[in-house]
Parts: sequence; structure tokens; C-alpha cells
Amino acid sequence: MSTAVAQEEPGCGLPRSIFVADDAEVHDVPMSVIKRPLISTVDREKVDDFKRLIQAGTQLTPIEVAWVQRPEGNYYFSFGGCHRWAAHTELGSTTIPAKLVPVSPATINLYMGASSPFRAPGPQQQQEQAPS
Ligand SMILES: Nc1ncnc2c1ncn2[C@@H]1O[C@H](COP(=O)(O)OP(=O)(O)OP(=O)(O)O)[C@@H](O)[C@H]1O
Repeated sequence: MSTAVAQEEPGCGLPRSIFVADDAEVHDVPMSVIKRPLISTVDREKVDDFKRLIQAGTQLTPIEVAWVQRPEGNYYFSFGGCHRWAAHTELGSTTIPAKLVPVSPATINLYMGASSPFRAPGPQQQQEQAPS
């Protein structure tokens, strides 16, 4: 399991690497299964450069994907790698090279707060969800 650690280099408003993983594997992950909770602003030129590199067959560093394994299935979250994500999206890629970093639901709660799918509803929300 991995821990969330802020490192120094910024990228799309986030540290370049937010997780430290000894046990991460790299896979071509279907982009459709990856949730990207944060909206990003990208540098147009950088996205275009990455598109050219990808089209030329250059292997960019895999993006980091936080991987939560639950009894009901797997969840994949990506918070950074905005320019590589934008480049693949615009090229119509169906998969993206990703380093899968196993994380706990608590780590996702830390990053997503109330938007996390793993957050237990508070008393107020429980009341709102209770059938009348
Ligand atoms: N010509 C290249 N060949 C191989 N890898 C490259 C090349 N250019 C960039 N990279 C790698 O691609 C990654 C791009 O990271 P970078 O932080 O610049 O963009 P991003 O993560 O996609 O977007 P952001 O930083 O905004 O989240 C880096 O790991 C960089 O080393």
C-alpha cells in the first residue's frame, strides 16, 4: 500500500507526484475507467508538443493513477498528468500508459473530501437520504 506525499514540482496546480509507491505497476489503462475529479487548465503548446511526441511513438512517462481495490470492484483516480491526459484525449486514445499506485479509500477521502465515493455519509446526509 502507498502513502500520499506531496512532492515539489508543480503541474496543473498539483505536485508532480502525489503518491509514493514501491509496488506500482505500469499498464495501458482504458481511459474510460479513470475518474479525474479535478478540472485542469492546460498549456496549449505543451499539449500539442505531447500530441506530436505520442504520434511519433515516443513513450512519455506514465501518468500516476491511484488504484483502490474494493470488494465490489476496482476504482481508478487520476489527479495530475493533465497535459498527457489532454494529449491522449485529443488524439482519441482509448488507453493511456499509467502507473497504478495502490491506495486506500482513506487516501481518496483526503483528496476528494465530500466528493469521495468512499466517504461515509454524515448524520445530515443520512437524514436526507432516509426514506420518508
Ligand atoms: N520527449 C519526451 N520523452 C519522454 N518523456 C517525456 C518527454 N517530454 C516530457 N516527458 C515526460 O512526460 C512527463 C510530463 O510531465 P509534465 O509534468 O510536464 O506534464 P503532465 O504531468 O502531463 O501535466 P501536468 O504537469 O500539468 O499535470 C514528464 O515525466 C516528462 O519527463
